[in-house]
Amino acid sequence: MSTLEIKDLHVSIETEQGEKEILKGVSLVIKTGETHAIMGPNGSGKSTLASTIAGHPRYTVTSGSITLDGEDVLEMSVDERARAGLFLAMQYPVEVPGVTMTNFLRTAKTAIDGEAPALRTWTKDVKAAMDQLRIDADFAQRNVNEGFSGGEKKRVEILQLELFKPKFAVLDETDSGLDVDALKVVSEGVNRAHATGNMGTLLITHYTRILRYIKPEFVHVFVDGKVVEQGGPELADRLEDEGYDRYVAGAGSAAEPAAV
Ligand SMILES: Nc1ncnc2c1ncn2[C@@H]1O[C@H](COP(=O)(O)OP(=O)(O)OP(=O)(O)O)[C@@H](O)[C@H]1O
Repeated sequence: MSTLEIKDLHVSIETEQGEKEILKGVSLVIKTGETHAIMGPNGSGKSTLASTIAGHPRYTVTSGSITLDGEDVLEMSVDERARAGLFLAMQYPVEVPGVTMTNFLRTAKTAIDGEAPALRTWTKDVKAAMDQLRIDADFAQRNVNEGFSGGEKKRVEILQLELFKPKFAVLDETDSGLDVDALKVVSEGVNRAHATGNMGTLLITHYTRILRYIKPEFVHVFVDGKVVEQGGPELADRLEDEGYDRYVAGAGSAAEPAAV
């Protein structure tokens, strides 16, 4: 079993007005086999946490730590993080012109595993995973994400997740822009990866919609760069009913004058 541990993480970004602290002491422990959901209102820092785990250069860790089985993730390059078993599906996947999906998948798999996958089984695995995610065979020869619809990009991300077999997956707004059928197909892909028992998932979302299909054991509510409450799946249900007002200082009182 592996453990991803985030301890008292503080993260800032450079803005034109100077340094701005976005994460203000986040602590989380995720083990393989577990699914954790991070929920919170717009701007609470959820994507910042995902980008920091991924090693995006815009975000500066001012204190705290991220470790994977005790190894310092913050010391690792982006490539090293992938090789260590971290997978990040971003809110806005990038296009890679001139690189076909087939080449990209095989090159990335080789880089992550440190050896090329055996061609015959690999081709079969890719085809089977594409079929299950209902990705048309034509996509294999298309350039990565170029001209893909929002939903197609998300399916392709989950395709990578299934083929790369990471220890930990961070899924940022994987539900955004998906119709109900696509949401089901994508969720099933995540669940298949999960069923191996060898992956831990950190699922970042605004809505409980995806949580009908992917069941988290742990739910963390994020507000203003901090975890303000933690619980089980029942917490997600409560958020669906009540929203985030109870956590946002002054949300109720601010609304009153406007309503008068
Ligand atoms: N480059 C930047 N310059 C200025 N502010 C930034 C920058 N990047 C992030 N922020 C601010 O940091 C805060 C947290 O943003 P983040 O995207 O992490 O929130 P989020 O919880 O993922 O939001 P959403 O649910 O809307 O995607 C926001 O107030 C955002 O405006």
